[in-house]
Amino acid sequence: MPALSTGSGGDTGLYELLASLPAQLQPHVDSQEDLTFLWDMFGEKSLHSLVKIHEKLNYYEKQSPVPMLHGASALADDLAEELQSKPLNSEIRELLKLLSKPNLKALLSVHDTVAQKNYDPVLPPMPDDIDDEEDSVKIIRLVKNREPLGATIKRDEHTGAVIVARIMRGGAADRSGLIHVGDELKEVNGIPVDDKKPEEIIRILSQSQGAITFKIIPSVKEQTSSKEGKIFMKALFDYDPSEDKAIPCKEAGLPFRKGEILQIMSQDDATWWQAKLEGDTNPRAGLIPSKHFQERRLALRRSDVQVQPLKISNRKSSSFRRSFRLSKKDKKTNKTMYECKKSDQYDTADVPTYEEVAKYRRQPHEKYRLIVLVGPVGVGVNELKRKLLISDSQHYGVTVPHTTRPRRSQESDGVEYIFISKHLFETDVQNNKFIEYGEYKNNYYGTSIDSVRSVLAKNKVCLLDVQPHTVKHLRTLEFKPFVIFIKPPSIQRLRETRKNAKIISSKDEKSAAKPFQEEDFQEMIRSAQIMESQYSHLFDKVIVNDDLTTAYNELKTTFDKLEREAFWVPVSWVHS
Ligand SMILES: Nc1ncnc2c1ncn2[C@@H]1O[C@H](COP(=O)(O)OP(=O)(O)OP(=O)(O)O)[C@@H](O)[C@H]1O
Repeated sequence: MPALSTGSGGDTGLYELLASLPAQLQPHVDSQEDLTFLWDMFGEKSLHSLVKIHEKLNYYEKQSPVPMLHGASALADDLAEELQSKPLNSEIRELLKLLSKPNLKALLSVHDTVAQKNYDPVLPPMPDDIDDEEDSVKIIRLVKNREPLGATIKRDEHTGAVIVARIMRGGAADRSGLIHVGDELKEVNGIPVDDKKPEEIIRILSQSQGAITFKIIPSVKEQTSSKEGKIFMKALFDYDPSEDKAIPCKEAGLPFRKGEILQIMSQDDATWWQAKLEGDTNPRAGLIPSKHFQERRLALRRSDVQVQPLKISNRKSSSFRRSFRLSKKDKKTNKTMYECKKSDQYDTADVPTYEEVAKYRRQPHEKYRLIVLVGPVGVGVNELKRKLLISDSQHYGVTVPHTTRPRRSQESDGVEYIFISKHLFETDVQNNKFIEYGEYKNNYYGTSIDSVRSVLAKNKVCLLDVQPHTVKHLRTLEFKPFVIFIKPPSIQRLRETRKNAKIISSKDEKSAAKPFQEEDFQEMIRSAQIMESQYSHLFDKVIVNDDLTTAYNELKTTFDKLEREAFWVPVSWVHS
């Protein structure tokens, strides 16, 4: 900041400096709101008067007047006493009269105080009959510009008193440090508020500019959480306070979008938390619904609307089909398709609201994070996996699926598939050893949790494609999955880019790869929309597979970042 000009010097230097400050600070102030605050503050009359007093005192201090004596009052008393014993002439009588006048006595007393530099106020003695129950009253004077006060009030149901219900973190009231939750409001600018409705008081407050005086009875205790400002939540839903009928003050609400990170500034109120968007420099927090409150009202809303669970049958709809077919040696296994047992329903019990998160960056000695790819059938998940494997087979790996079908002559156990008996497969299902499994032509197929572990144990990045409802089971401290949604482009772009591409048609019992039909594109887009609407809160990244090379490069860039940068993950993955 450049040195501030101190004006033409002399006695008025400070006063001039004050007047010129807003203009000089203007280039360094970004928001109009801050600038208005500066203008108002430096233009405040009481501040100017204070500065004038300061300058006068400064002037006399420079003169350094030395008091002749420190006890003028006592001297006056002694003099009066002595004069009483003298013969009284008219002059002595006049002097005695003067010395007994209360204003002269007060003047001499002030003189002594200044001469002795004894400025501490003399407190009256404590009365003996003090009432312990009596409330002490605090008078607070705040200078307020157009910024809201950052406090809400309510009437106490039992006592009828008007009390401060909430102080917005970082707001004007909070920054003053003088008003606290639970304080009882008695007067605003000398107007008693006992008989006023909270709305009337709010009107008085919003109409006041400049200095505003409160008379309050301080609350007994005010607790501040030690965790304040250290909790971060990922928003799993969009929130617009202007459309929220329940919020106590719409203006105090903080809008946010799904996926944004919120810094929780206060959880004192069970229904309304205070939060800031992570990285936002504005110190003022806004109101957001608490996790508990949001879950409760969403659950209520859901029970109102009859949710129709999606009935998914592989034979009819290709939407959620996901094959276990990327066994690297065997392209023919592409034909392996079956109904996935776990895909017939989706969770209606989960109500996504917030997830507590913390920053995490993989350390070189740690296993790679599991890469989970999700997307509608035919969008190109396997194509992208194939390209990654070809690019660096030492770095990337895929799981080997289990099957109960007989091994063919050209196949080796543990390469194309891990061949096991039906009995063993069923036991493993019972023991929750599979991430996903299904049945096709009387044989079971499945991806086991151990097959993921074995790829990671080789210090490879494991690429796993699953149906989206499976993702939540994979979200563990062990796998720390990074979930990427591969999204189709517009139907027009699908027609243009997939002219020579082939899909394994789910409607064809023979499951042969066929050129894409118009209905395949429509189905792809429809199922992508359903996936997004139900599961987008679980996606860490969305990549649109329009041009294949571009999508592939974006995937690679994402992986590079994953190695270099810290990412928000569920807090339990960091502090275990
Ligand atoms: N961006 C793209 N541009 C053109 N063709 C593409 C693109 N992405 C994928 N394809 C082609 O689309 C077809 C289907 O892709 P792929 O088999 O990878 O889909 P998938 O999502 O794995 O489907 P499934 O769920 O059936 O396994 C393949 O022929 C593939 O080469």
